[in-house]
Amino acid sequence: MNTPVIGVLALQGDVREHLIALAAADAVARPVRRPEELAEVDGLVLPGGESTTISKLAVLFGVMEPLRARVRAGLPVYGTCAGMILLADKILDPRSGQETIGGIDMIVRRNAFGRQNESFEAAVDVRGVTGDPVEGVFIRAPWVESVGAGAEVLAEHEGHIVAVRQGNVLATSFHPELTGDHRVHSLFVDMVRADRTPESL
Ligand SMILES: NC(=O)CC[C@H](N)C(=O)O
Repeated sequence: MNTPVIGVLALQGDVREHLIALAAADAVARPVRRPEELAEVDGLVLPGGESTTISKLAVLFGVMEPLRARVRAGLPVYGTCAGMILLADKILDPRSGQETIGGIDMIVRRNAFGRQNESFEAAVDVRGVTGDPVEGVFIRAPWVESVGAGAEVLAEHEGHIVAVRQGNVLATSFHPELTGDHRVHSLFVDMVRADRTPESL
């Protein structure tokens, strides 16, 4: 099977770590900043970083509307942390000027697990990832307050939702790209492959 091309939105955040993780999970990975670059990928990762900054830069680079349109049209997307916030249909506590791309019928609370000095790691069982629990790295992480009927909860930590999937859109509060364990990225690459079948076989 030919290799899917997966972009990483490269406006701000931990872009490089995702490029490395995607390559390790057998995708061709490339940074995406412009609408023309977005048009060429089979899937997209929204990295961790600062969600308000990413949203403002996406508007500035003219890529916000094209992003919304492609996600609505079914582009497979995976967001970690700030990326999860960008994929929420609703943010509980948005900063001024903060917009989302949307894609998952969920409400997120930013910085829900505390500020930077309250960052932590925890073992997380993720549905669809076989073997040992994933090492969840939480950095000023959001959690999901609630999901709508179409969204599937894939993981919880201490009673809070930390991984969700709705159709082709996947989001985690934590950062698998920082751990060297590429199983969550492999899950996403499989979603992208499934989306490309059968026309591109
Ligand atoms: N590690 C992260 O991506 C932090 C997300 C950040 N707290 C935000 O609101 O965007």
